[in-house]
Amino acid sequence: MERKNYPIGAEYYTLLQEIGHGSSSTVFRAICKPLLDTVAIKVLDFDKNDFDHTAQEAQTMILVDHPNLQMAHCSFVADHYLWIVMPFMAAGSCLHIMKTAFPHGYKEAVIATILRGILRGLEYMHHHGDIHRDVKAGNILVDSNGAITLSDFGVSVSLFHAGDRHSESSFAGTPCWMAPEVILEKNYGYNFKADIWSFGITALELAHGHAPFSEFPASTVLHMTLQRASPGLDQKGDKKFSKSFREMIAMCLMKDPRQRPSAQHLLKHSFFKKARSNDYIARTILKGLPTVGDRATEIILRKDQSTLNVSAWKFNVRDLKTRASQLPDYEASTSGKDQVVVHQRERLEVTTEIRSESEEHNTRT
Ligand SMILES: Nc1ncnc2c1ncn2[C@@H]1O[C@H](COP(=O)(O)OP(=O)(O)OP(=O)(O)O)[C@@H](O)[C@H]1O
Repeated sequence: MERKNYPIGAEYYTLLQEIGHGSSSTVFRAICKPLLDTVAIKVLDFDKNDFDHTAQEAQTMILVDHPNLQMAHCSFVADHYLWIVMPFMAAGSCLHIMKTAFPHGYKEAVIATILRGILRGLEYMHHHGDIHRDVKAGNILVDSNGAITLSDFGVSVSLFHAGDRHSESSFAGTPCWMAPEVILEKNYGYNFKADIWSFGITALELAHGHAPFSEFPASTVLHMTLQRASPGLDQKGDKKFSKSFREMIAMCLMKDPRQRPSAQHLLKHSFFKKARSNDYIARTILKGLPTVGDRATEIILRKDQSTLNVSAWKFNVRDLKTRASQLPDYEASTSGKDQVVVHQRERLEVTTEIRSESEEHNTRT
């Protein structure tokens, strides 16, 4: 597809409306005046973001060339801000749509269609040596025709390029979607299989309307991910889902990353035979939906950030791990198969932590 030349400079754009808010940015619907084109502009404050990270995110978005990865038209610096100009995904994120119209999750054919798109995007990224590291419904965007893209490369890393964000920031992502080996940061190294775990959690998120353990505070989620059996489609209401969906999720949520399939392999799973066209998404989930701008305005007016909270947790693993590592016998290891064994002393610490965080949580709510 031929790319248009989008002008560089804030003066060529008019910001119309805030449509999204992340932990590190604000996203606006805007008009590119010379091209008379509606775009989305992600504005990142250099005072609040690391310069290298933000520049890298913009560069990744400009370079990606896959229909299921969110590309950027251009980026530039204006005052203290980095502006990333992107195609406008009029329906917003799958999380927003779900919270607005499908609070208990989507039906299976919709999920298969969304996930197949994301898996194709991941296959492309992994093939090029990139790991996304923040796969979740809040980072899946939908346009008015039902096209699906994986967005937000803010914490993605390249396995090939030296001096990138890999070494510097191994802890990345959002707690509920974070793979056990990422939390442990040991045993297996840290590779593209972490995206497959997050992909499996995203499948559960789309099925239930929320990610597993999302009702708990961040550090509790971390420990539950390590200590409990992998989540799956096994609740009462899950009977409506097929065996192939159940199996596909179970494959993604193997605690040992070596046992998880690659994106390429997973695409061949029978579950994805249920996937339909973009048009199906447009007809099924977008019909009658308020625009992303109206939904964002409503959230802002209600001052209700609940649709963003869990997804936006950027939890401080480093602090948590530092605290845990100060214990004399802090040690976590895998049993070789699916089980992560966490030593007794840490369990005690976790219990105390869960208790105090739950109390804090209850006071807040
Ligand atoms: N191209 C786009 N078109 C329409 N809406 C968008 C677009 N890009 C982002 N958004 C909206 O803005 C929200 C925030 O964007 P994004 O996730 O990129 O920000 P972030 O600051 O990196 O968030 P995070 O908290 O995940 O780090 C998205 O969830 C989505 O609702």
